[in-house]
Amino acid sequence: MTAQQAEPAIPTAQPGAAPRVDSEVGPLRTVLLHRPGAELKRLTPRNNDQLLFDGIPWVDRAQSEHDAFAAALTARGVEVLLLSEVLQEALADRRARAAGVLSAVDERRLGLDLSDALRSHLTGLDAASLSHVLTAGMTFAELPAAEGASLVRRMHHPDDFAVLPLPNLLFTRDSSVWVGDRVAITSLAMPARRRETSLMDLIYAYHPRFSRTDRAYGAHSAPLEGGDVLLLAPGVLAIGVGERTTPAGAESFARSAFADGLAHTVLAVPIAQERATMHLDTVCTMVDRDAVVMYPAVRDSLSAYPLRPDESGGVQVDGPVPFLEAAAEAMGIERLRVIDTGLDPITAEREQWDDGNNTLALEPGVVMAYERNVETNARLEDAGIEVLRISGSELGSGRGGPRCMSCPIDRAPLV
Ligand SMILES: NC(=O)NCCC[C@H](N)C(=O)O
Repeated sequence: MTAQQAEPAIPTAQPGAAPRVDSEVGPLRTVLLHRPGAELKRLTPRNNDQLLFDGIPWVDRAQSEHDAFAAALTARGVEVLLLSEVLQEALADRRARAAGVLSAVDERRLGLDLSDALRSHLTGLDAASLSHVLTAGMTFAELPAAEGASLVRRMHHPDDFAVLPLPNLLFTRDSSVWVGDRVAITSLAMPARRRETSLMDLIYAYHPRFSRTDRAYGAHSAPLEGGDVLLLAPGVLAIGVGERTTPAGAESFARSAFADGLAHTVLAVPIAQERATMHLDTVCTMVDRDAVVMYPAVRDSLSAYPLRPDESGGVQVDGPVPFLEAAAEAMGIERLRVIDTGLDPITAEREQWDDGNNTLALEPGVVMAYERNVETNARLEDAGIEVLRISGSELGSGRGGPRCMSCPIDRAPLV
Protein backbone atom coordinates (compact mmCIF):
# COMPACT_ATOMS: atom_id res chain seq x y z
CA MET A 1 0.00 0.00 0.00
CA THR A 2 1.39 3.42 -0.88
CA ALA A 3 1.40 6.28 1.60
CA GLN A 4 -1.37 7.94 -0.40
CA GLN A 5 -3.80 5.03 -0.15
CA ALA A 6 -6.12 5.23 2.83
CA GLU A 7 -5.89 2.27 5.18
CA PRO A 8 -9.18 0.49 5.96
CA ALA A 9 -10.75 1.77 9.17
CA ILE A 10 -10.14 -0.69 12.03
CA PRO A 11 -13.01 -0.59 14.54
CA THR A 12 -12.33 0.44 18.14
CA ALA A 13 -14.17 -0.57 21.31
CA GLN A 14 -17.18 1.30 22.62
CA PRO A 15 -17.91 1.45 26.38
CA GLY A 16 -19.99 -1.55 27.47
CA ALA A 17 -19.48 -3.20 24.11
CA ALA A 18 -18.71 -6.85 23.40
CA PRO A 19 -15.21 -8.03 24.33
CA ARG A 20 -12.44 -7.35 21.89
CA VAL A 21 -8.67 -7.36 21.63
CA ASP A 22 -6.94 -4.91 19.32
CA SER A 23 -3.45 -4.82 20.76
CA GLU A 24 -0.90 -6.65 22.89
CA VAL A 25 -0.78 -3.98 25.58
CA GLY A 26 -4.21 -2.36 25.95
CA PRO A 27 -5.36 -2.63 29.60
CA LEU A 28 -6.23 -6.27 30.14
CA ARG A 29 -9.82 -6.79 31.30
CA THR A 30 -10.55 -10.48 30.81
CA VAL A 31 -8.24 -13.42 30.27
CA LEU A 32 -8.69 -17.18 29.85
CA LEU A 33 -6.30 -19.38 31.86
CA HIS A 34 -6.17 -23.08 32.54
CA ARG A 35 -5.33 -24.21 36.06
CA PRO A 36 -3.26 -27.35 35.48
CA GLY A 37 -4.95 -30.48 36.79
CA ALA A 38 -5.13 -34.23 36.38
CA GLU A 39 -3.82 -34.05 32.81
CA LEU A 40 -0.36 -33.12 34.15
CA LYS A 41 -0.39 -36.27 36.30
CA ARG A 42 -0.39 -38.30 33.09
CA LEU A 43 3.15 -37.20 32.22
CA THR A 44 5.84 -39.86 32.62
CA PRO A 45 9.46 -40.07 31.46
CA ARG A 46 8.18 -42.30 28.64
CA ASN A 47 5.64 -39.89 27.22
CA ASN A 48 6.77 -36.40 28.17
CA ASP A 49 8.58 -35.72 24.88
CA GLN A 50 5.61 -36.78 22.81
CA LEU A 51 3.32 -34.69 25.04
CA LEU A 52 5.63 -31.68 24.58
CA PHE A 53 6.92 -31.31 28.13
CA ASP A 54 10.63 -31.10 28.94
CA GLY A 55 10.27 -32.73 32.32
CA ILE A 56 7.82 -34.16 34.80
CA PRO A 57 6.25 -31.30 36.73
CA TRP A 58 5.48 -31.50 40.45
CA VAL A 59 1.76 -31.03 39.98
CA ASP A 60 0.82 -29.59 43.38
CA ARG A 61 3.53 -26.98 43.05
CA ALA A 62 2.52 -26.19 39.48
CA GLN A 63 -1.01 -25.61 40.73
CA SER A 64 0.13 -23.27 43.48
CA GLU A 65 2.32 -21.36 41.04
CA HIS A 66 -0.66 -21.07 38.73
CA ASP A 67 -2.94 -19.95 41.58
CA ALA A 68 -0.43 -17.20 42.35
CA PHE A 69 -0.38 -16.19 38.67
CA ALA A 70 -4.19 -15.97 38.59
CA ALA A 71 -4.29 -14.12 41.92
CA ALA A 72 -1.75 -11.56 40.70
CA LEU A 73 -3.94 -10.89 37.67
CA THR A 74 -7.08 -10.61 39.78
CA ALA A 75 -5.31 -8.23 42.15
CA ARG A 76 -4.71 -5.98 39.16
CA GLY A 77 -8.43 -5.95 38.33
CA VAL A 78 -8.29 -8.55 35.56
CA GLU A 79 -11.24 -10.96 35.27
CA VAL A 80 -9.80 -14.49 35.14
CA LEU A 81 -11.83 -17.20 33.42
CA LEU A 82 -10.71 -20.78 34.02
CA LEU A 83 -10.92 -23.17 31.11
CA SER A 84 -12.20 -26.14 33.12
CA GLU A 85 -15.05 -24.02 34.49
CA VAL A 86 -16.11 -22.62 31.13
CA LEU A 87 -15.75 -26.07 29.59
CA GLN A 88 -18.04 -27.61 32.19
CA GLU A 89 -20.53 -24.78 31.78
CA ALA A 90 -20.53 -25.26 28.01
CA LEU A 91 -21.01 -29.01 28.47
CA ALA A 92 -24.31 -28.32 30.20
CA ASP A 93 -25.60 -28.10 26.61
CA ARG A 94 -26.43 -31.51 25.15
CA ARG A 95 -25.01 -30.49 21.77
CA ALA A 96 -21.69 -29.57 23.39
CA ARG A 97 -21.52 -32.96 25.09
CA ALA A 98 -22.16 -34.65 21.74
CA ALA A 99 -19.37 -32.61 20.14
CA GLY A 100 -17.04 -33.47 23.04
CA VAL A 101 -17.73 -37.19 22.71
CA LEU A 102 -17.21 -37.04 18.96
CA SER A 103 -13.84 -35.35 19.41
CA ALA A 104 -12.63 -37.80 22.07
CA VAL A 105 -13.28 -41.04 20.23
CA ASP A 106 -10.58 -41.78 17.70
CA GLU A 107 -11.63 -44.74 15.56
CA ARG A 108 -8.18 -45.12 14.03
CA ARG A 109 -6.79 -45.70 17.48
CA LEU A 110 -9.60 -47.72 19.01
CA GLY A 111 -11.15 -49.68 16.17
CA LEU A 112 -14.87 -49.87 15.55
CA ASP A 113 -15.95 -52.04 18.48
CA LEU A 114 -14.20 -50.13 21.21
CA SER A 115 -15.12 -46.80 19.61
CA ASP A 116 -18.80 -47.69 19.79
CA ALA A 117 -18.47 -48.79 23.37
CA LEU A 118 -16.51 -45.71 24.43
CA ARG A 119 -18.97 -43.42 22.67
CA SER A 120 -21.89 -44.89 24.51
CA HIS A 121 -20.01 -44.76 27.83
CA LEU A 122 -19.05 -41.10 27.37
CA THR A 123 -22.54 -40.18 26.23
CA GLY A 124 -23.84 -41.31 29.62
CA LEU A 125 -21.47 -39.05 31.61
CA ASP A 126 -22.48 -35.80 33.27
CA ALA A 127 -20.74 -32.55 32.34
CA ALA A 128 -18.14 -32.74 35.12
CA SER A 129 -17.10 -36.34 34.40
CA LEU A 130 -17.02 -35.77 30.66
CA SER A 131 -14.95 -32.63 31.15
CA HIS A 132 -12.48 -34.70 33.19
CA VAL A 133 -12.08 -37.29 30.41
CA LEU A 134 -11.80 -34.61 27.73
CA THR A 135 -8.93 -32.90 29.53
CA ALA A 136 -7.18 -35.67 31.51
CA GLY A 137 -7.77 -38.39 28.92
CA MET A 138 -8.48 -42.02 29.75
CA THR A 139 -6.28 -45.10 29.88
CA PHE A 140 -7.36 -48.53 28.67
CA ALA A 141 -7.37 -49.61 32.33
CA GLU A 142 -9.90 -46.88 33.08
CA LEU A 143 -12.33 -47.98 30.42
CA PRO A 144 -15.49 -49.47 31.91
CA ALA A 145 -14.97 -53.14 32.71
CA ALA A 146 -17.88 -54.21 30.48
CA GLU A 147 -15.91 -53.23 27.37
CA GLY A 148 -13.55 -56.17 27.67
CA ALA A 149 -13.82 -58.11 24.45
CA SER A 150 -12.14 -55.86 21.92
CA LEU A 151 -8.81 -57.04 20.51
CA VAL A 152 -7.63 -53.44 20.74
CA ARG A 153 -8.28 -53.38 24.44
CA ARG A 154 -6.69 -56.75 25.06
CA MET A 155 -3.53 -55.99 23.12
CA HIS A 156 -2.90 -52.50 24.49
CA HIS A 157 -1.03 -52.03 27.73
CA PRO A 158 -3.51 -51.00 30.44
CA ASP A 159 -1.63 -47.72 30.92
CA ASP A 160 -1.83 -46.75 27.23
CA PHE A 161 -4.22 -43.94 26.47
CA ALA A 162 -7.58 -44.69 24.91
CA VAL A 163 -8.18 -40.91 24.99
CA LEU A 164 -5.02 -38.79 24.95
CA PRO A 165 -4.60 -36.33 27.84
CA LEU A 166 -4.10 -32.64 27.03
CA PRO A 167 -1.35 -31.34 29.36
CA ASN A 168 -0.73 -28.39 27.04
CA LEU A 169 -4.16 -26.92 27.76
CA LEU A 170 -2.12 -24.88 30.24
CA PHE A 171 -1.00 -22.79 27.27
CA THR A 172 -4.34 -21.19 26.45
CA ARG A 173 -2.59 -18.71 24.17
CA ASP A 174 -2.14 -21.19 21.41
CA SER A 175 -5.57 -22.74 20.85
CA SER A 176 -7.60 -19.58 20.36
CA VAL A 177 -6.79 -15.98 19.60
CA TRP A 178 -8.97 -12.89 19.63
CA VAL A 179 -8.54 -10.28 16.94
CA GLY A 180 -10.90 -7.34 17.26
CA ASP A 181 -14.31 -8.65 18.30
CA ARG A 182 -13.77 -12.09 16.76
CA VAL A 183 -12.19 -15.25 18.04
CA ALA A 184 -10.14 -17.59 15.89
CA ILE A 185 -9.98 -21.21 16.93
CA THR A 186 -6.57 -22.18 15.73
CA SER A 187 -5.38 -25.27 13.96
CA LEU A 188 -2.66 -26.73 16.20
CA ALA A 189 0.27 -28.37 14.47
CA MET A 190 1.41 -31.09 16.88
CA PRO A 191 -0.60 -34.31 17.29
CA ALA A 192 -0.42 -33.97 21.09
CA ARG A 193 -2.36 -30.70 20.90
CA ARG A 194 -4.79 -31.21 18.01
CA ARG A 195 -7.78 -32.11 20.18
CA GLU A 196 -7.48 -28.77 22.02
CA THR A 197 -9.08 -27.26 18.93
CA SER A 198 -12.31 -29.17 19.43
CA LEU A 199 -12.56 -28.17 23.10
CA MET A 200 -12.14 -24.49 22.27
CA ASP A 201 -14.59 -24.90 19.45
CA LEU A 202 -17.30 -26.26 21.72
CA ILE A 203 -16.64 -23.67 24.44
CA TYR A 204 -17.07 -20.83 21.97
CA ALA A 205 -20.06 -22.46 20.29
CA TYR A 206 -22.04 -23.43 23.38
CA HIS A 207 -20.99 -21.36 26.38
CA PRO A 208 -23.74 -18.77 26.83
CA ARG A 209 -21.19 -16.01 27.26
CA PHE A 210 -19.63 -16.62 23.88
CA SER A 211 -22.29 -18.14 21.71
CA ARG A 212 -22.81 -14.86 19.85
CA THR A 213 -19.10 -14.26 19.27
CA ASP A 214 -18.21 -14.18 15.59
CA ARG A 215 -15.39 -16.37 14.37
CA ALA A 216 -12.28 -15.37 12.51
CA TYR A 217 -10.36 -17.93 10.45
CA GLY A 218 -12.25 -20.94 9.16
CA ALA A 219 -12.43 -24.44 10.51
CA HIS A 220 -9.94 -27.02 9.17
CA SER A 221 -7.57 -24.26 8.12
CA ALA A 222 -3.83 -24.61 7.71
CA PRO A 223 -1.72 -24.84 10.91
CA LEU A 224 -1.60 -21.65 12.93
CA GLU A 225 -1.00 -21.29 16.68
CA GLY A 226 -1.85 -18.28 18.84
CA GLY A 227 1.68 -18.02 20.22
CA ASP A 228 2.73 -16.96 16.74
CA VAL A 229 0.20 -14.13 16.51
CA LEU A 230 1.15 -10.70 17.86
CA LEU A 231 -1.31 -7.80 17.63
CA LEU A 232 1.31 -5.11 17.20
CA ALA A 233 -1.28 -2.33 16.91
CA PRO A 234 -4.94 -2.07 15.85
CA GLY A 235 -5.00 -3.47 12.31
CA VAL A 236 -1.40 -4.69 12.37
CA LEU A 237 -0.55 -8.33 13.04
CA ALA A 238 2.75 -10.17 13.08
CA ILE A 239 2.59 -13.93 12.53
CA GLY A 240 5.58 -16.15 13.23
CA VAL A 241 6.14 -18.92 10.69
CA GLY A 242 8.28 -21.79 11.95
CA GLU A 243 7.87 -25.04 13.85
CA ARG A 244 4.11 -24.54 14.33
CA THR A 245 2.51 -22.00 12.02
CA THR A 246 3.08 -22.79 8.36
CA PRO A 247 3.35 -20.32 5.48
CA ALA A 248 -0.11 -21.49 4.38
CA GLY A 249 -1.45 -20.84 7.90
CA ALA A 250 -0.08 -17.29 7.93
CA GLU A 251 -1.38 -16.61 4.44
CA SER A 252 -4.87 -17.92 5.07
CA PHE A 253 -5.10 -16.15 8.45
CA ALA A 254 -4.11 -12.91 6.74
CA ARG A 255 -6.65 -13.47 4.00
CA SER A 256 -9.45 -14.03 6.47
CA ALA A 257 -8.38 -11.07 8.67
CA PHE A 258 -8.45 -8.81 5.60
CA ALA A 259 -11.84 -10.14 4.50
CA ASP A 260 -13.27 -9.52 7.97
CA GLY A 261 -11.80 -6.01 8.18
CA LEU A 262 -9.67 -6.99 11.19
CA ALA A 263 -6.29 -6.00 9.77
CA HIS A 264 -4.73 -3.89 7.05
CA THR A 265 -1.23 -5.35 7.36
CA VAL A 266 0.04 -8.77 8.40
CA LEU A 267 3.76 -9.35 8.78
CA ALA A 268 4.74 -12.98 8.18
CA VAL A 269 7.90 -13.44 10.24
CA PRO A 270 10.17 -16.46 9.63
CA ILE A 271 11.51 -17.99 12.86
CA ALA A 272 13.87 -20.94 13.31
CA GLN A 273 12.05 -24.27 13.28
CA GLU A 274 13.34 -25.36 16.66
CA ARG A 275 11.78 -26.22 19.98
CA ALA A 276 13.44 -23.23 21.69
CA THR A 277 11.72 -20.88 19.25
CA MET A 278 8.49 -22.79 18.68
CA HIS A 279 6.43 -19.59 18.51
CA LEU A 280 7.14 -15.95 17.76
CA ASP A 281 6.26 -15.10 21.37
CA THR A 282 9.21 -17.16 22.60
CA VAL A 283 11.58 -14.57 21.12
CA CYS A 284 9.56 -11.35 21.11
CA THR A 285 6.67 -9.87 23.09
CA MET A 286 5.37 -6.33 23.41
CA VAL A 287 5.96 -4.54 26.69
CA ASP A 288 4.70 -1.08 25.75
CA ARG A 289 2.71 0.45 22.92
CA ASP A 290 5.91 1.04 20.95
CA ALA A 291 8.36 -1.38 22.58
CA VAL A 292 9.22 -5.07 22.58
CA VAL A 293 11.50 -7.30 24.55
CA MET A 294 13.38 -9.50 22.14
CA TYR A 295 15.92 -12.31 22.22
CA PRO A 296 19.16 -10.51 21.30
CA ALA A 297 20.26 -13.31 18.95
CA VAL A 298 17.40 -12.52 16.55
CA ARG A 299 17.27 -8.78 16.98
CA ASP A 300 19.22 -7.94 13.86
CA SER A 301 18.16 -10.87 11.73
CA LEU A 302 14.38 -11.03 12.17
CA SER A 303 12.70 -10.28 8.87
CA ALA A 304 9.13 -9.99 7.63
CA TYR A 305 7.05 -10.44 4.52
CA PRO A 306 4.44 -7.66 4.69
CA LEU A 307 1.04 -8.87 3.45
CA ARG A 308 -1.72 -6.47 2.48
CA PRO A 309 -5.07 -6.89 0.79
CA ASP A 310 -4.94 -6.29 -2.94
CA GLU A 311 -7.73 -4.80 -4.99
CA SER A 312 -9.08 -8.11 -6.23
CA GLY A 313 -9.59 -9.60 -2.75
CA GLY A 314 -6.25 -11.42 -2.80
CA VAL A 315 -3.13 -11.00 -0.73
CA GLN A 316 -0.23 -8.85 -1.91
CA VAL A 317 3.15 -10.04 -0.68
CA ASP A 318 6.21 -7.82 -0.28
CA GLY A 319 9.66 -8.24 1.23
CA PRO A 320 11.41 -9.79 2.93
CA VAL A 321 12.39 -6.65 4.82
CA PRO A 322 13.81 -6.12 8.33
CA PHE A 323 11.07 -6.88 10.88
CA LEU A 324 11.59 -3.84 13.07
CA GLU A 325 11.36 -1.45 10.13
CA ALA A 326 8.32 -3.17 8.64
CA ALA A 327 6.58 -3.19 12.01
CA ALA A 328 7.20 0.51 12.68
CA GLU A 329 5.97 1.44 9.22
CA ALA A 330 2.79 -0.62 9.52
CA MET A 331 2.14 0.69 13.04
CA GLY A 332 2.62 4.27 11.87
CA ILE A 333 5.37 5.02 14.38
CA GLU A 334 8.88 6.22 13.83
CA ARG A 335 10.57 3.29 15.53
CA LEU A 336 9.65 0.09 17.37
CA ARG A 337 11.86 0.19 20.43
CA VAL A 338 13.68 -2.96 21.42
CA ILE A 339 14.44 -3.02 25.12
CA ASP A 340 18.12 -3.67 25.14
CA THR A 341 18.61 -6.62 27.46
CA GLY A 342 22.36 -6.29 26.78
CA LEU A 343 22.91 -9.87 27.90
CA ASP A 344 25.92 -11.99 27.12
CA PRO A 345 25.00 -14.73 24.64
CA ILE A 346 24.95 -17.56 27.18
CA THR A 347 22.71 -15.74 29.68
CA ALA A 348 20.49 -14.61 26.82
CA GLU A 349 20.16 -18.17 25.55
CA ARG A 350 19.39 -19.51 29.03
CA GLU A 351 16.78 -16.85 29.73
CA GLN A 352 15.20 -17.22 26.30
CA TRP A 353 14.81 -20.96 26.97
CA ASP A 354 13.18 -20.11 30.30
CA ASP A 355 10.69 -17.77 28.61
CA GLY A 356 12.37 -14.51 29.56
CA ASN A 357 11.02 -12.90 26.41
CA ASN A 358 7.54 -14.32 26.94
CA THR A 359 5.93 -11.52 28.92
CA LEU A 360 2.23 -10.79 29.34
CA ALA A 361 1.36 -7.09 29.21
CA LEU A 362 -1.32 -5.93 31.66
CA GLU A 363 -1.23 -2.41 30.27
CA PRO A 364 1.36 -0.32 28.42
CA GLY A 365 4.62 -0.57 30.35
CA VAL A 366 3.43 -3.20 32.88
CA VAL A 367 4.21 -6.87 32.29
CA MET A 368 4.20 -10.22 34.03
CA ALA A 369 7.34 -12.32 33.77
CA TYR A 370 8.92 -15.37 35.36
CA GLU A 371 11.06 -14.32 38.34
CA ARG A 372 13.85 -16.70 37.32
CA ASN A 373 14.86 -14.51 34.37
CA VAL A 374 16.70 -12.18 36.68
CA GLU A 375 18.82 -10.41 34.08
CA THR A 376 16.12 -9.82 31.49
CA ASN A 377 13.74 -8.52 34.16
CA ALA A 378 16.37 -6.15 35.53
CA ARG A 379 16.95 -4.69 32.06
CA LEU A 380 13.23 -4.26 31.52
CA GLU A 381 13.02 -2.31 34.78
CA ASP A 382 16.04 -0.22 33.81
CA ALA A 383 14.06 0.72 30.71
CA GLY A 384 11.10 1.85 32.83
CA ILE A 385 8.91 -1.25 32.45
CA GLU A 386 7.13 -2.42 35.60
CA VAL A 387 7.72 -6.17 35.98
CA LEU A 388 5.36 -8.28 38.08
CA ARG A 389 7.28 -11.45 38.85
CA ILE A 390 5.70 -14.86 39.19
CA SER A 391 7.39 -18.13 39.95
CA GLY A 392 7.29 -20.80 37.29
CA SER A 393 9.75 -23.52 38.21
CA GLU A 394 7.12 -26.21 37.58
CA LEU A 395 4.88 -24.37 35.10
CA GLY A 396 7.92 -23.71 32.94
CA SER A 397 8.59 -27.41 32.40
CA GLY A 398 6.09 -27.28 29.54
CA ARG A 399 8.21 -24.50 27.96
CA GLY A 400 5.86 -21.58 28.17
CA GLY A 401 5.74 -18.33 30.11
CA PRO A 402 3.06 -15.85 31.18
CA ARG A 403 2.04 -14.96 27.62
CA CYS A 404 1.76 -18.58 26.56
CA MET A 405 -0.39 -19.33 29.62
CA SER A 406 -2.97 -16.64 28.92
CA CYS A 407 -5.49 -15.87 26.22
CA PRO A 408 -6.72 -12.28 26.43
CA ILE A 409 -10.43 -12.02 25.67
CA ASP A 410 -10.93 -8.35 26.36
CA ARG A 411 -8.50 -5.47 26.40
CA ALA A 412 -9.42 -1.80 26.71
CA PRO A 413 -8.52 0.21 23.63
CA LEU A 414 -5.27 2.13 23.53
CA VAL A 415 -5.93 5.84 23.84
N1 LIG B 1 3.01 -19.68 22.96
C1 LIG B 1 3.84 -20.60 23.41
O1 LIG B 1 5.04 -20.53 23.22
N2 LIG B 1 3.31 -21.65 24.03
C2 LIG B 1 4.07 -22.65 24.68
C3 LIG B 1 3.60 -24.01 24.31
C4 LIG B 1 4.37 -25.09 25.01
C5 LIG B 1 3.86 -26.49 24.70
N3 LIG B 1 4.51 -27.45 25.52
C6 LIG B 1 4.06 -26.84 23.24
O2 LIG B 1 5.10 -27.41 22.92
O3 LIG B 1 3.19 -26.58 22.42
